[in-house]
Amino acid sequence: MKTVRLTAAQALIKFLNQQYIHVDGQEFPFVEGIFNIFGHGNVLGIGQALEQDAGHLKVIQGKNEQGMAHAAIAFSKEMFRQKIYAVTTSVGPGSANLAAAAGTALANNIPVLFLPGDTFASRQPDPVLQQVEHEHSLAVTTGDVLKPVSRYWDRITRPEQLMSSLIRAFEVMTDPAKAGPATICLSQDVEGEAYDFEEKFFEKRVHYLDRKAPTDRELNGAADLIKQSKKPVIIVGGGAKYSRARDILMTLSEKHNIPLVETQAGKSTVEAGFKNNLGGLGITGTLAANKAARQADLIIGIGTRYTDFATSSKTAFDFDKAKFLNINVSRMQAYKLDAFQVVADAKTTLEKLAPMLEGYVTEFGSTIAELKEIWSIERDRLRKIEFNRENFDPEIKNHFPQEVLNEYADALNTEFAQTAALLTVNETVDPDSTIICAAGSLPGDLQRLWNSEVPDTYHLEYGYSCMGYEISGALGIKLAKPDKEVYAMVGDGSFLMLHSELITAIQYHQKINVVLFDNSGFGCISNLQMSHGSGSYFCEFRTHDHQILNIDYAKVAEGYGARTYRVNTPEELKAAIEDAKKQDVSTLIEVKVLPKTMTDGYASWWNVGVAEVSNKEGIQKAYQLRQEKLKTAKQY
Ligand SMILES: Cc1ncc(C[n+]2csc(CCOP(=O)(O)OP(=O)(O)O)c2C)c(N)n1
Ligand SMILES: O=C1C[C@@H](O)[C@H](O)[C@@H](O)C1=O
Ligand SMILES: [Mg+2]
Repeated sequence: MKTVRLTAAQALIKFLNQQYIHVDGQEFPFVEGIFNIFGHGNVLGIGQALEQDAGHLKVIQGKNEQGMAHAAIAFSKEMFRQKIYAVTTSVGPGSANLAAAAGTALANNIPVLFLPGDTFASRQPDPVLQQVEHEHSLAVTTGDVLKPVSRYWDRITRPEQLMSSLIRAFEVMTDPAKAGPATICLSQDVEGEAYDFEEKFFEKRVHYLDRKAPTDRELNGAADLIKQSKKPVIIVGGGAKYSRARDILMTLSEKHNIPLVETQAGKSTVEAGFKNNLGGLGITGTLAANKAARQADLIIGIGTRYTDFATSSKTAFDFDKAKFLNINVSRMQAYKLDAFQVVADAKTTLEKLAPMLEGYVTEFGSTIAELKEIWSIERDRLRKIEFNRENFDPEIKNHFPQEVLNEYADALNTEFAQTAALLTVNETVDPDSTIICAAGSLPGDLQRLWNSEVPDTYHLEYGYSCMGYEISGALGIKLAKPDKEVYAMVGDGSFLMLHSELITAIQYHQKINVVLFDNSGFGCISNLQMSHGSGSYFCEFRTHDHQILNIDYAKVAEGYGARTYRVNTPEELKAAIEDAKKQDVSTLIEVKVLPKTMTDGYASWWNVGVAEVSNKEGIQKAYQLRQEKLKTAKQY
């Protein structure tokens, strides 16, 4: 047996360089690069190995572990899960900072390799700096917090363990049914320990992302269900996007007159202008999609997890009438809502179904076009909303009286409604730009209003809705699409939570654009509390003496070296975007918007926990309403 003597970290980097993926006849390296923040837990191990020979890996220094991990996740999502970045951190807080990002990757089924440093396997220096030290077990370290948020988790306490561990990690990351974060915690002393690794371990390894075909039983069952239905609706989920099912979806939809409705992850698989695309489904959905879903006697869920947002907490459908047909690579997902299950690749399944549906046409007739037209008129209304200081009726009604809205208009020096601002951005950016968002009120506005005219240009992380993903993720998208513009759509709350990778983007000349919607508060949470009977409690950004905070975010970004703009009218916003397009450096456009001017729900309901007993009539009413609504919801 031929062996090569390497440290564990050197072996790891050598192995990463040899992993390839094979998809639809094409073969390419699976690991693009590695994000790092070095500390004593990794600098002398992985740091040394990378300095000695990084191979083809692009090495990028991050600024916050969660931030760089989010960039890696966004890169992988943007590459349809066919390429990843690895992420190396130090021990203790460095690894703990990965937890929110790991949750993000897991909830969204995104492959990413996390390599946090860990305590000493030898335990000689215990407690090493940043070791938490449990009295009941020395085996428990901070790295354990990543177990519930990893698809695969391991700890390396001897160099040779790395071989079986890495093979498992790559098997998981390259399986579309299981894709998610693989976490390998590396004892910091072991990273530098040498071992005689079998040379064969480092040979080129190809991971095949084959499209799983449906069985005849599954196909016949699915075709029968569709042909028996009068009004089927197709939910386009993230799995449809990853499977690249656009063309066959459009063909089937057009030929059989089946409406398409989208989840956040599935949006932009098919462009907004397609005649049967009714847009977002559920809590943050369009009236058109929600009405179509209610009429449906068959829901064809393609690559969807059926989250509460997609199903309006299981009230979006007429469960007495509707049957479910789920096409999903994951058995777990296919089982949901008592569906007929097709556990297979979306594109392959639809292509095989196509000839079996010859002659079939739904009974939707002209309804789809009518629903689309009504929504288009509503979208236009939302575009034209203008503030006035006497009797303004915002979309989120009866929360703030006119005096408070005027107070915001004065404090932020703006009369801009969020819906008008958002649609101005939609009209002005180049259609092949990618937009990214994750949390706050913007995901709702985007799912309803954003028209993606070029496929695969809408990147929403709404599996975990993790504040801070927007700007970090924009960097990941730019690494995936270097020739296109990317716009991070971010609220002031999300910006404040995490924007460290804006600096990384500037540092590495990876141009991103940040459009910051500043309503001086956690706007959507204020909406949530006030629409359930509470007061406005700790969701506005006010000082101890109740003054509205007016932060100069443009100045913050200017300090980092970004080109910045301050706007509060449609004209200024358009001009800023046009100028931003000409820049080589990253930009930030600060848009001051009025609270309560985002979109409200359309024929949807969200089951949130409401106090069963309280001293407020509004809360008691909200509780009663919830109990009533729950009676109409499917229970599981
Ligand atoms: C990491 C994280 N913490 C908390 C939340 C809960 N949360 C969701 S939206 C939100 C406020 C967002 O405020 P902002 O970004 O200003 O958006 P707005 O709703 O005002 O548009 C909070 C606290 C979250 N989604 N992610
Ligand atoms: O709690 C939340 C409420 C949603 O409206 C928001 O979009 C999401 O970010 C969230 O976490
Ligand atoms: Mg806000």
